[in-house]
Amino acid sequence: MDKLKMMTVTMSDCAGSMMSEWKAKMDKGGSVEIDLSHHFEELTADVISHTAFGSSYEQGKKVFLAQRELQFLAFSTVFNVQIPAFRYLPTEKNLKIWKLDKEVRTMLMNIIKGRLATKDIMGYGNDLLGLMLEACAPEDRQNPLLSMDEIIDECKTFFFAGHDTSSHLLTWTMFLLSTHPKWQEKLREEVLRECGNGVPTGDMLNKLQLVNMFLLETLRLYAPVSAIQRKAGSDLEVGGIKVPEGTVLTIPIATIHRDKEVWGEDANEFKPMRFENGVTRAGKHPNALLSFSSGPRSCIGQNFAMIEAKAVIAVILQRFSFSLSPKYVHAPMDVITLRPKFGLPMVLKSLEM
Ligand code: HEM
Repeated sequence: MDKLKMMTVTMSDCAGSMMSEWKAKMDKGGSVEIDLSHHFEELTADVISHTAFGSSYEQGKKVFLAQRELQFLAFSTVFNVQIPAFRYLPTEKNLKIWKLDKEVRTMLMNIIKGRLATKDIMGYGNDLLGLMLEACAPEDRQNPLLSMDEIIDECKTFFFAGHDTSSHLLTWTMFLLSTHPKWQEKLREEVLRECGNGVPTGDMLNKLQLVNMFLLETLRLYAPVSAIQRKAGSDLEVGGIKVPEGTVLTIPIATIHRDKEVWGEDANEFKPMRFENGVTRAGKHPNALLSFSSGPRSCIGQNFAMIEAKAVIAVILQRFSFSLSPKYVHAPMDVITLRPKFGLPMVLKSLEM
């Protein structure tokens, strides 16, 4: 948690740079229209490249763009009939996937090699990659716990898992704040009370209870990951249905999150106060909120994601009021993660005199 608090400074710095960009675009009346979903994708890629790789945004951005293209390509075949041998055939799509994958691996390998080359002077680094290298490549180099390929795979997971999901959480939070202006006011009051006008610290962010509830309700109604899968490790029974070992089960998070039996008659309504007594008491089951999954393979980045979201939302509320642009079209689209198909155009107005 201490390391996370230190990372809050990086998060706030990245958010601060984005705000300066917005300010620079404002007209004479102090307002500007911006597609927030696009800006948040850049912001969270920026945050994860600094906190995970400590690398410059330019290096990280290249990995991010190639990785995003890979994600779209991979998802485009998900609903096709799956014939195992197909992924080994040199089809046009597979050739593109292989080329992109090679590019991502080479870029990540260069970042890692750079880190290893300077480790005697600068150490492995105080970021997620540095911590991983330190843990996995001991001094004697005889028995590293992870191979280069495995470290690259872990980096890819961090990059993918750590920026897309977080950017969609920010996007849907801003959507709900703009469509619930009274909540926007309440949250701004809380932020100004706990953080003032300065850069919010980790301790200040931990005091933002209303912001926390608002984020949890956003995660319920617009869970960035809308379904996950698990393979049955043995024969079992679920809700009276026999499931043989090896069966792949899909857990429909989005459906469970709007189930009236779990959340009550108001399941489809936006009500952050349902989280007033904590996450485990909000629904009829203590694990009803599944946005970060549950159990041993649940999200390891959930505290990171929540503090990042609080830092960014707090900085925005301190400086801007905002309302949805008339151009906005409500079309949530599920491409591995849930995003607004046509972006989130928002009109922002500076609160500074
Ligand atoms: C709002 C933001 C986020 C959401 C909604 C989210 C959601 C999830 C979910 C649902 C899983 C389980 C996937 C499965 O079981 O198939 C997961 C796993 C994971 N997440 Fe996140 N995540 C978020 C942010 C992050 C961040 C910021 C990081 C890293 C800094 C991260 C790293 C990971 C990793 C490494 C796993 C795999 C854990 C394992 O397999 O043991 N996530 N996430």
